Amino acid sequence: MLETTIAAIQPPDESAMADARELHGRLTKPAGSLGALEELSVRLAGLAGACPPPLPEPAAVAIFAGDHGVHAQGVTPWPQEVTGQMIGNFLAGGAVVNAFARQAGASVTVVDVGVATPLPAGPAQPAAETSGPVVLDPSSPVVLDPSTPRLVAASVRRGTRDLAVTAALTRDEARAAVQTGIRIADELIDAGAAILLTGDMGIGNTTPAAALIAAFTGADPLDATGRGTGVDDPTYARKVAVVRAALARHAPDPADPLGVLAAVGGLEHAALAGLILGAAARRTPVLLDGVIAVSAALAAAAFAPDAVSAMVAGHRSAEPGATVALRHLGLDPLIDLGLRLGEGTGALLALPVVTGAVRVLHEVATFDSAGVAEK
Ligand SMILES: Cc1cc2ncn([C@H]3O[C@H](COP(=O)(O)O)[C@@H](O)[C@H]3O)c2cc1C
Ligand SMILES: O=C(O)c1cccnc1
Repeated sequence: MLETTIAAIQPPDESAMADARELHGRLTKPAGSLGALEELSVRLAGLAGACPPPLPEPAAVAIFAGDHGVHAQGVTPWPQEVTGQMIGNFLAGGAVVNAFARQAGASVTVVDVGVATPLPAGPAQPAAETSGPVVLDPSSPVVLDPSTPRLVAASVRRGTRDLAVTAALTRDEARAAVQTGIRIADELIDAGAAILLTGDMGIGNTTPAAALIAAFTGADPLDATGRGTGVDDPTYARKVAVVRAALARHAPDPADPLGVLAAVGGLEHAALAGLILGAAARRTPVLLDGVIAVSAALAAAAFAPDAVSAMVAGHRSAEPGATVALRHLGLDPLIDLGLRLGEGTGALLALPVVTGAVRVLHEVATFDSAGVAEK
């Protein structure tokens, strides 16, 4: 499934891109006056193979959640249980991502790919006959409903191993998580989603994100590692040392993305790489959130360089590794607000910018049709 998905990813359609550039030149505005929105709309035309490309509606956020063995190294001050507790919050509609998703009219799908603790049942779930998380019937059709967050149970294992000590995952586990991401992309697109937004939840997950960024870009761990939830100086120093030691121990080969994800990644990072590949294979844009998303995007690009044409960088996370990763991918973020939350929040705030870029090609009059004189 991974191999067939990679094989399905095509380069952008140059003729649709040329059509979009030509159309921009005829619309009632000075050439280039929409700045980065113009190139974005051209890229989306190339991805869709059509000018104008489809409006990115409806939008679907997929939040992949997992825990991390490296938590044992003291790389974050937050207890591991917060990951599972935040899933309850997502399902109850009480997290920042829910507020922004309601604003954007986007549906929220939470995917447990490897949370360590038992999940609380969210009030948005159907009545449970048994205690514990309520799992939607896998055979029931996926409905994109912005008012009801959905939980998908797809745990590969209950948290990764400690990457400071051993490989975080086996290759098979990493593959299973990537394939879950591909499956979620397919399900959301089959249900009608015209754009996917990446989300993450996993206490400690900025440490594997930093390790992935250093492994794929060759950046020094000091430049790839940030303060995550806001760690203090001793914790930050420990975090950089953990990333440096993990790279030295595992010597991950950037030409072997599954091996890199297994050695120093996380289950949500691997699943996000799969979501991106799945979206690219379906010629559907994927709006990237923060540092966890862009670390996964590096893995996706290592699997399939043409996957980059499906990626839109939503925002510039305050995490320094995000900027390192975006530079490596050749992507410019749409907004830069100093966010460092994750969950999909930065991607959701950027969504109206993407919609605006596409709407221009659908709705704006040409000089000719509007009878406006050209210079
Ligand atoms: C209450 C809370 C809500 C969050 N939502 C996203 N994150 C973010 O912070 C975590 C990563 O930071 P670190 O590597 O420093 O632990 C991830 O769970 C990420 O999604 C949260 C973190 C917390 C504490
Ligand atoms: O960039 C992010 O998405 C991020 C930053 C800090 C903590 N969690 C997520």
